[in-house]
Amino acid sequence: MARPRQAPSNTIVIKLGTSSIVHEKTHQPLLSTLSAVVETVVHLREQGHKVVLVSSGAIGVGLKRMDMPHRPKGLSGKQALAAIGQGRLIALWDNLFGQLEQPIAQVLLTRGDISDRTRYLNAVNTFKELLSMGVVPIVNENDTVSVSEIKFGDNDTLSAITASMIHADYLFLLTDVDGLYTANPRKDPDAKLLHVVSSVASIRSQVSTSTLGSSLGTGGMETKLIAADIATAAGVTTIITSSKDPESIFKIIEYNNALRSGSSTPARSQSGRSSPISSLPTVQALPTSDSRTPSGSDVSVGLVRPPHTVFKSSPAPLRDLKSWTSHTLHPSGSVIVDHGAHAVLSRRESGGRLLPAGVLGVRGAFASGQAVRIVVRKRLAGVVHEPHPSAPELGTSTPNTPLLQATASVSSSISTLDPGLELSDLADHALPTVDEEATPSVTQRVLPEEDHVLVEKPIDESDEWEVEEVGRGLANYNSVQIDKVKGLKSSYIPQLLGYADSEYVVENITIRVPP
Ligand SMILES: N[C@@H](CCC(=O)OP(=O)(O)O)C(=O)O
Repeated sequence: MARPRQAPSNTIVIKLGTSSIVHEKTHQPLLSTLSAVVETVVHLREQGHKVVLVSSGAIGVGLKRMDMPHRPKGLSGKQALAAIGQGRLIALWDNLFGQLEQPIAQVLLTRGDISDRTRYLNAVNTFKELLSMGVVPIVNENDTVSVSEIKFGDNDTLSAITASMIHADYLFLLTDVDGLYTANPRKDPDAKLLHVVSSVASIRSQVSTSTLGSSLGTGGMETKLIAADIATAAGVTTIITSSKDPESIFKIIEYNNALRSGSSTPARSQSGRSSPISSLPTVQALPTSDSRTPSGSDVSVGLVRPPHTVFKSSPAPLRDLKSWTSHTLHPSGSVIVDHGAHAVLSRRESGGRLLPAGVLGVRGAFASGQAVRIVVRKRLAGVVHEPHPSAPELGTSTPNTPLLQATASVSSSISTLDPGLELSDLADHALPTVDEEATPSVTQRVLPEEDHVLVEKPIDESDEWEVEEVGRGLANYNSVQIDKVKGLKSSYIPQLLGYADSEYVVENITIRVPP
């Protein structure tokens, strides 16, 4: 007798923001929402899914406990309230889950905890163990010890990193709106809900991100887009929907499963199963081009579409190490590369490895093994940039061309990749100058001219430049060492450094902004 077909079991991360956990004004716990989340999670578990909950709300619960009306301004005040509230928050979850005999675990993380590869792998193993024991881990940032350098900053990012760590199939960002809109739906009646987003970068200009951060939370739509970008790059299908109706998670999964079954080429999920959403036929980024009927049912699957926005997972997800490098590490400095190196690193064949020949300079101090930003210089509008004719191949020498030390007046811009970049970080992006005494030029080292590897034209002193982070990687040498060998063939590494661990100065590079 044929067995009934088992629905695929997925690993699902559900993130709940402060505004869904406590009342914005009274800070009373929103018990009906929390109970509905608990019931949904337990049902998902009964269906064979593994579930991780990322729960904000410690500060909100702390405010209620101390009868304080507003979040304190200072960091230590917030940390104290989080410490007060976290215990009560987890007790509340334990109580609610306990009613349905569902064991939970508290997992508090900081970025610093997972920046170290060993600690990161330990955290992954703990998650795996908890999930295999049938426990629901409940994750929050360890606010008590988090300061700016080690902070995730918001739980949207934390949930995306958690989802990447455990190779989740889905990340659900439950919030106080039912998806991503073209404008603030509370103010603009013409605001349109986006249904399917294939690329976060391509819809950024079309949507309103200023919307809907509550006075208690730190998030809003901007951090949700960042989270979607991180998670989808790691192969996690990401969904924004309302926390008011957590049961819609079932309908959303069912709806997208139905869409998938209409697809001729189902993709594999993270865990080797068919992925419900990465295999969606390329659907609409905007409602104007979608297949909905006015009533909201999708003619292709005959189901009412539950309101949500789905961000499709990348068809070529980052491998674990690259994902870790790009998202979980706080970069300690920058390696400035030329445009030829940027172009080569963007190609898969480069293996994400940078030769010293492509390096124009370093900024900041970093040790071997630390994460670094890969930065390119961009000339400001109105100035013509002519790449050197022999520039494209990284690591090929260009005989008879003198190496040129860059001189520029600097106009730094905030990186498009690092939303946490602050003004103080901009010094890190300053460009090299000829009169920097600490940086002896290659010509001072009296190397044969054919060993200079020029990849960019000289810069006129009057030119103004801005810099842009295009990716991240792990340094094989420290900042002083990379500065010593910049622009040179790798064969000079032993001579100049006294040893050579690798012919590459940076490895495991992920380029996020192509040339
Ligand atoms: N860790 C903090 C939450 C920070 C946060 O990201 O909040 P939210 O934007 O509401 O998801 C807390 O538990 O209060």
